[in-house]
Amino acid sequence: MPIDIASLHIGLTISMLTMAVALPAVMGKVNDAARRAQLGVILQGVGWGLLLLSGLFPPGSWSDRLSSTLSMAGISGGLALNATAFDLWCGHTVRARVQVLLAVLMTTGYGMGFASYPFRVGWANFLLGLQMALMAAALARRPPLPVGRWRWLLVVSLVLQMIVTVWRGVLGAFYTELYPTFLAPHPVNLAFALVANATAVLSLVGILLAHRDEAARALERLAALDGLTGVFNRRAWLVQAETELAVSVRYDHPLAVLMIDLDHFKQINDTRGHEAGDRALCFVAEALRTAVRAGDVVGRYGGEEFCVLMNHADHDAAKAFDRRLRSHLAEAGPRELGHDLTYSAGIAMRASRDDTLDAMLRRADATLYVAKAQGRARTLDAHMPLMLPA
Ligand SMILES: Nc1nc2c(ncn2[C@@H]2O[C@H](COP(=O)(O)OP(=O)(O)OP(=O)(O)O)[C@@H](O)[C@H]2O)c(=O)[nH]1
Repeated sequence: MPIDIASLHIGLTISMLTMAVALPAVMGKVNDAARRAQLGVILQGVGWGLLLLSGLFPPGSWSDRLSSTLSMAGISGGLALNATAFDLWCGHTVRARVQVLLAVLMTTGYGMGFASYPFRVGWANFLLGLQMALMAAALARRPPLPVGRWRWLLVVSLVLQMIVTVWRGVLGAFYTELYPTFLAPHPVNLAFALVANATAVLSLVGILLAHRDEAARALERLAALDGLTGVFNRRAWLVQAETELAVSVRYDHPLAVLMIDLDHFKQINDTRGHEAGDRALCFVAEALRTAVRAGDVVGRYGGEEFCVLMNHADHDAAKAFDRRLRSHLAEAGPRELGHDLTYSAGIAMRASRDDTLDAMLRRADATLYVAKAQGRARTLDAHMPLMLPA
C-alpha cells in the first residue's frame, strides 16, 4: 500500500492542533511550567499548519516565503518553550537564553536565505536538531527533583526526532536532488512523518505525566505542612526528626530538641479574639523559621506548641538559639502584634547512641512542664536537676 506523505503531515498537523486545544482543557489550573508546555505545543501545531499551507503557494513566492518562515518560528519557538517547561519540571536552572537564541537564529537565517533551498533546509533542520539534542541532554541529566520516568519518554522522543530532522538537513543541504521538497516520496520523509506522528503522542503523554508528577509533589508538600503557620505539621516533623536523629547517631554529632509552648495563649484568644491568636502563632512560626540554621527542623507540635530539632547543636548552641528567639519575641512582639508574647520551653540533648526521639520528646516535655510550673517565660534543660516549686 503506497503511503501518502502529505496525508501523514496533515495527520501530524491535526494531532498537534488537537493536542494544543486538548492540553489546556484537560490540565485544568496550571503553573508556569505547564503553561509554557501548553504554549509550546500550540506554537508547534500552528508551525506545522503553516508549513502545510506554504505548500499551496507558488514555490518561491512571497506568500510561500512568509508562511514557511513563520512556520519555522512556530516550530522552533515552541521547542524553546517546551525546553524551559522541562527544565522547570526537573528543577534545573532554566536555560531559556540558549534555546531562544537558537530559535531566533534559525528563523532569521531561514527567512534571509530562503532563496537557496539547500541552505534553508540544511540550516533549519540542523538548528532544530541542535535544539532537540540540547533538550534531550538536559532531560537526561540527573534532575535535582525526584521526577518520574516521563523524562526518559521525552528523551527517546527527542532523540528520534533529532535523528530524522538532521537526516533531512543533510539530504536537503548536500543531496538536494534526492530531497527536492519535504513532501517528496523519499524514505527520509516517510521516516520523518512516521516518527513525528509517533513522537507527538509520546510527547503528549510525557507532558501529562510531568504535570501529574508535579501535582503529586505539591500535594505531598501540602500534606506535610501545617495549614495555618506553614511549618511542618506534627506527623511530618516526626518523620524529618527521626531521619536527622539517625544521621546524628551515625556521624556522632550533637543534636538538640527544643519544645516550646506559648504562655497564657488562651488569654490572647479570649481577650483579643481567635484571629489575634492565629496571628501570634504565625508570628512565632516565622520567627522560628528565621532564627534556625539550614538543616534544622521546625514543626507545630500541637495547638500553641512548637518543636525545633537543632542539628549539630550542643547545649550552648541550643541555649544561644533560645536567647535569640526570646529577645526577638520581646522586641518585635509588641510592635507587630500589639501585645507581649512569651513562651516556656524544655531542651533535651541526644544523650547516647541508643537515645530515641520519643525519649527526647518526653524529657523535653517534662522539662517544659517544670518551666511552666516555675512561673513561665523561661527555658530549662532536661539534663539539669529540675525543681518543681513546693
Ligand atoms: N487562635 C488559635 N488558638 C488555638 C489554636 N490551637 C489551639 N489554640 C488555643 O490555644 C489555647 C491553649 O490553652 P491552654 O492549653 O490552656 O494553654 P495556655 O493558655 O497557653 O496556658 P499555659 O500553657 O499554661 O501558659 C486554647 O485556648 C486553644 O483553643 C489555633 O490554631 N488558633
